Amino acid sequence: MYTLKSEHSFDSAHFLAQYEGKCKNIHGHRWRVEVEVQARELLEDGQLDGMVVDFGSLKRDMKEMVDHYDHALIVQQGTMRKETVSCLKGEGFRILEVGFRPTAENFAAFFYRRMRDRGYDVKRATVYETPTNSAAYEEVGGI
Ligand SMILES: Nc1nc2c(c(=O)[nH]1)N=C([C@H](O)[C@H](O)COP(=O)(O)OP(=O)(O)OP(=O)(O)O)CN2
Ligand SMILES: [Zn+2]
Repeated sequence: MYTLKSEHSFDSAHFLAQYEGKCKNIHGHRWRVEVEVQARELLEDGQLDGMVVDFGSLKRDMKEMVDHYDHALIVQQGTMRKETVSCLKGEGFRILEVGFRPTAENFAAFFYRRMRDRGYDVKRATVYETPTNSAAYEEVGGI
C-alpha cells in the first residue's frame, strides 16, 4: 500500500459553546490540516506513471478546500444570537457558520469526508489545533 501526505494551514478564530474554561472565549489558531491518501497500485499512465496522484493536484485540492476557512470566525450554528451574527457580518467580518462544534476532531472528520467526496481514497485526516495537539479521523476500509 502506498500513502501520500499533504498539508495546508489556515488561521481562524473559533470558540467552544457550552465549554467550561478559556476555550469558551473567541480565540485563534493556526489550524494545520494533514490529509493522507492511499493506493494499492501506482498509476502507469504517461505523466502520472509511478504516482498515487500528482502532488500538485492533491496540493491544489487541499488548498482550495482549506483556504475557505482562512481568516474567519468559525461559529457552530445556533450558538450565537442571530442578531450578533448579522451585526458582525454587517461590520464586514467573515463569519462562517458550521453544522458541528468546531473541535479538531470534528474538523478532521469533516476534511476527511470532503476529500473523499472529491474522489480521493483517504486514509486519514489529521487536524492540529496547536503544534502539540491534534486529532485524526479515519474509516476502516476506505473507498
Ligand atoms: N479534544 C479536544 N479538546 C479540546 C479542543 C478540541 O478541539 N478537542 N479544543 C479546545 C480549544 O479549542 C482550545 O483552544 C485548546 O486549548 P488548549 O489545549 O488549552 O491549547 P493551548 O495550547 O492554547 O493551551 P495553553 O495552556 O494556553 O498553552 C480545548 N480542548
Ligand atoms: Zn481553540
